[in-house]
Amino acid sequence: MNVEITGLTLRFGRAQAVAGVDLHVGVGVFGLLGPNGAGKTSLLRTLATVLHPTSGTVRLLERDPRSYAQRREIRRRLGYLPQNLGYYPGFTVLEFVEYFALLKEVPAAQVPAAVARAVERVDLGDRARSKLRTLSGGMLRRVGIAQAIVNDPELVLLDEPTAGLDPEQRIQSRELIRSLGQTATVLVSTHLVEDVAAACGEVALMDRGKIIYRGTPADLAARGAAGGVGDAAMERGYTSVLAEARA
Ligand SMILES: Nc1ncnc2c1ncn2[C@@H]1O[C@H](COP(=O)(O)OP(=O)(O)OP(=O)(O)O)[C@@H](O)[C@H]1O
Repeated sequence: MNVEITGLTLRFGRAQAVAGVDLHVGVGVFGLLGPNGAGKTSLLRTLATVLHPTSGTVRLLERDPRSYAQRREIRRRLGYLPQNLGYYPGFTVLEFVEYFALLKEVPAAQVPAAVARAVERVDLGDRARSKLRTLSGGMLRRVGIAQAIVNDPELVLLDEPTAGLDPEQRIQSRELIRSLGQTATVLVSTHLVEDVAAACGEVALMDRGKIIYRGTPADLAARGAAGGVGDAAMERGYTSVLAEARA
């Protein structure tokens, strides 16, 4: 199992962002759904080793992120697209993705090919030499995905990867996510239920820091038959599971 979490809690002062999560995930695409403030980003940041759990145990890629040496090894093998990715506006797409390749300690001789491949995979080959300040919001999101995958990661954490993408690009990004999921564990946080239906083999629904549902997208959609609210089956499943958990 690439992700093994037991009894995870995460507090920010009095706020409990994650309130006791157990999660074991292997290779494939795993969707994280849930309302604003449910704790999805906090969970992903913990998996990215940028937040330390308040309590509970986390094992990633068979390693313990509390140990410096093992954390470093996890970070080499990890790809993370944060919700808000900071960037240097004067960098070109290639320079930016190369910078992450170096941070992730991709061997120097492999960097140019790895960068070119990542940029091609997000369909930005024709903007490779453009400065980031000249790109659209959707293009910047794709640059963010490129930096996440430049090291061929075994664990990929994507926080709202398709936010701001046009329909064509969303379809392409879902294809990319599915292809990453053939060899890696890919966790995707999203508000777009169509993305989950199209790209994820499994899905979890979070609410108030807890995982209240885990199953296949088809199972979640089927849960809507009993009377959730929404236009699509998956939306009805989502609202029905939430209402049940809150009753
Ligand atoms: N750095 C922080 N300091 C204080 N509280 C925080 C911090 N980060 C998150 N929180 C709180 O933790 C809870 C979970 O937030 P989180 O961002 O993980 O939710 P989310 O499910 O990703 O939401 P969204 O869908 O809006 O992105 C919220 O109540 C939020 O206010």
